[in-house]
Amino acid sequence: MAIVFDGVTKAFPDGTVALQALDLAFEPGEFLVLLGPSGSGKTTACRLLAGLERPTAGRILVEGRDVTDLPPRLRGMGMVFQNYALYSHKSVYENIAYPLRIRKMPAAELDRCVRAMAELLEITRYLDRRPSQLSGGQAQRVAVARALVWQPSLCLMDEPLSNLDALLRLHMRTELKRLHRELKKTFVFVTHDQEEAMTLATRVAVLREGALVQYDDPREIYRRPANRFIAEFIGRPAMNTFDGDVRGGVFHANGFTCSLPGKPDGPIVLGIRPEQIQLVDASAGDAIRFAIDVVEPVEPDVLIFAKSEANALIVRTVNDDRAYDPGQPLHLRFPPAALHTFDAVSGARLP
Ligand SMILES: Nc1ncnc2c1ncn2[C@@H]1O[C@H](COP(=O)(O)OP(=O)(O)OP(=O)(O)O)[C@@H](O)[C@H]1O
Repeated sequence: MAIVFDGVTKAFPDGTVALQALDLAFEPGEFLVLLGPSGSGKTTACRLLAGLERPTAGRILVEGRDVTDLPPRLRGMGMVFQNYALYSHKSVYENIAYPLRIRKMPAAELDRCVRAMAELLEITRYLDRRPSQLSGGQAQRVAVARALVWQPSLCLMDEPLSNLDALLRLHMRTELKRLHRELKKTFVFVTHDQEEAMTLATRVAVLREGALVQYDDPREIYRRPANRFIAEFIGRPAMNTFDGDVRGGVFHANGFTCSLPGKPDGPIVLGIRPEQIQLVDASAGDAIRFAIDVVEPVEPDVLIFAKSEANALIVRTVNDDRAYDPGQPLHLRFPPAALHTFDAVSGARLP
């Protein structure tokens, strides 16, 4: 399904503006992820698309048709929410069959569809159970099966994995990716988990305070964050950022300097990702000196937290057997190609 949010605003009666003139378009077959911190408007965007809320201003187009006034059941979308209420008195089979029964599908075809979807989600052996006899992950799969069994062209999922433990979350993530590939439907997925967004999405829409701040493929968002907020939000650990001044092609922060040719004099924010900082010998001419604070082995990575006067940063190394002692100096190099710069006031990425 091709979807367009055209200047969509949602203000609630208490004056909260949950979405502000959202313009967003995506293509059939995409795995669109709405990503943002709590309260950024992700669920509101999802509910507006589903037809569960009405926009205060703007239009939503599905395949070029204005559906702003169309009720949810006429929009042809499947939905999975965080509290994926299954019908507790029905078997798993009947839960999955329900959307087909209300569409009056003939029995033989219905049985074929339910079993095919159960097979795809690997829940065939639970078809006779009640929801109360399932684990969280199994119940989650039943909810996904129910949302997709009638082959909607678009499936909306609002934080569907948030009730699962970490391992199951990873597993379901892979399942969803496979499901998307096999069904070739459009998926819209809401999450505040940047890792989930980066691994699942064909495109990520990053929301902040009801506004779209970047809309791109995940790799581009990681490599060229549109502003400081996204730079500090995407990546584990996130990008290191430093407030400082450029004077004569050199960046001055409180505690260190770094060559930054080609930037005009004035205040600026410098950014570098933890994995792009190089550890160098003390004798290296342009070494930046920090002191080791805390070291965390997160095999195969090592995270080194270091300090220099008012600044702190994280260095990430891989398969690193060297010993790092707290208090010892750490000599670093910031490769010029790895540097990001942001406007000191607006936070916008600088060219
Ligand atoms: N019915 C409502 N009445 C008033 N304000 C609301 C209502 N629903 C949501 N909001 C507000 O709108 C803003 C956006 O909420 P929304 O649920 O869309 O955010 P979210 O990004 O999905 O957050 P979370 O990740 O916490 O679910 C929030 O400030 C929220 O408090």
